[in-house]
Amino acid sequence: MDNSLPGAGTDGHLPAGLRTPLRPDAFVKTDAEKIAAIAPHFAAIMQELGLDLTDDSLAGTPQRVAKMYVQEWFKGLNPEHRPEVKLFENRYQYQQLLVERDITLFSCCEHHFVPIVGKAHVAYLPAGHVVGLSKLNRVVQHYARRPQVQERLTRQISEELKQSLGTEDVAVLIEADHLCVMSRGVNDTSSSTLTSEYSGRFATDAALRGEFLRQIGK
Ligand SMILES: Nc1nc2c(ncn2[C@@H]2O[C@H](COP(=O)(O)OP(=O)(O)OP(=O)(O)O)[C@@H](O)[C@H]2O)c(=O)[nH]1
Ligand SMILES: [Zn+2]
Repeated sequence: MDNSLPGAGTDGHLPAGLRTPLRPDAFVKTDAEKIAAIAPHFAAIMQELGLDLTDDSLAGTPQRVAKMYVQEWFKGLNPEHRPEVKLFENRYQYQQLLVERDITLFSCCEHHFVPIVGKAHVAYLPAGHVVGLSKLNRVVQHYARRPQVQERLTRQISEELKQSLGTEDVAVLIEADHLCVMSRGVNDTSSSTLTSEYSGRFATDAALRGEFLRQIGK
């Protein structure tokens, strides 16, 4: 793995602008070492807030949060977790739109470190191969499980699908609620954010795009 490029360890296969910004030494420590290093930092935050870490309900929180960050919320930073996208030969010659809609999406706002919750819809036009359906969900989850902005997340999923499916004909649409908008700051609980990326025939064929949007109920 060439760690000399920013983000290359995780996203070396993506164009530079689409890589999650990472330090060159991002993968020197093991997950266990990262958890051990993060926990005291979170304990320091709690202490500064005035919380009593000897309370039996709070005592384990620094370790819990560190574990949650490394093994759950930010699992997708680790290149070892990049899903293998399994393809099958398209013997049945299915050449129409395939839509995987309403994929559960949990991510984390990289500006405030609070959740982004929503749904992703992805589609492609099969050529020589079809993809194992669950791999579409796995690709979404892999890129969601990082500190993110929705625009980069949308484009990372699109780029990964184009590369793994071997086709430009890919559409991605994400609709999500940002807790940083809902629960603080502007405190708007009714707005949501939609982002999309249309490539190949989805970019040039308005009828195809319309069919995709109709199938996801837009
Ligand atoms: N483009 C984009 N912006 C985001 C995303 N998630 C959060 N933001 C925004 O990032 C911005 C950060 O702005 P700042 O002014 O630095 O932060 P802030 O003072 O907390 O801003 P407010 O949320 O307006 O209170 C806010 O406008 C957020 O709504 C995202 O996925 N994409
Ligand atoms: Zn935010």
